[in-house]
Amino acid sequence: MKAAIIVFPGSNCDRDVAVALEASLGRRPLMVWHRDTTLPDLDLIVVPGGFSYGDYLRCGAMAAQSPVMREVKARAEKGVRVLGICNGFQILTETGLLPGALMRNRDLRFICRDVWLKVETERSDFTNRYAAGQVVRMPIAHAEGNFFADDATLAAIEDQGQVAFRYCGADGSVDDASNPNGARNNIAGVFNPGRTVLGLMPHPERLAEDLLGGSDGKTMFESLVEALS
Ligand SMILES: NC(=O)CC[C@H](N)C(=O)O
Repeated sequence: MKAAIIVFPGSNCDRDVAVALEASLGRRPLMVWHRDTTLPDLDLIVVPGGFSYGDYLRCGAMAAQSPVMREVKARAEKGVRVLGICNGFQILTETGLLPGALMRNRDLRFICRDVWLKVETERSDFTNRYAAGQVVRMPIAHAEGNFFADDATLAAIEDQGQVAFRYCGADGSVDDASNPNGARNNIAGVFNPGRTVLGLMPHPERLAEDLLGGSDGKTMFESLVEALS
């Protein structure tokens, strides 16, 4: 699997995801600066978390217009797998590769804590090592993670099986009490219709080895390596 990580001014999870990917892949991914306009042959592009361009305008809005994203979009349209984590998810919705938008959290505060997530499907290159219905733990750290889509878009997302993860309780219950940021239908992560692009607010790279307190996130990188190697 040939993987690259896009680096924007203000990215702060680029090296964390590089470490997590390397642990599963056995090879260092390529780091690509936002000004680059060409990409080598790739199987996976990661758009990492952070505060690209200082979160000016709104999270992800400026990064979506950066030179490299034109090429990322072109590759995604050719079927190259794209993973957007947190700010990366925001960038992918701003770019139009994923539906919906990420709004300010319901209580207007930055939230940094572990959450429980329900895996909606194992049928994707990002989730094949999980089981559908499995409850996993990952950290969130965001101010704008409140997933919104209008009624028609939300219905399409649900009908086409585009929900990847939902916020839930430790027992798997999906309700308001287990929704940290007000996301519609407790959505924490969505696919494009072909399930070749995934965006999620939680950070799999931050719980990707036991030394960090858990390894539920590592399963995503192992899924990708299994699918794309
Ligand atoms: N950890 C992140 O990627 C944070 C994303 C964004 N800066 C926010 O606060 O919502």
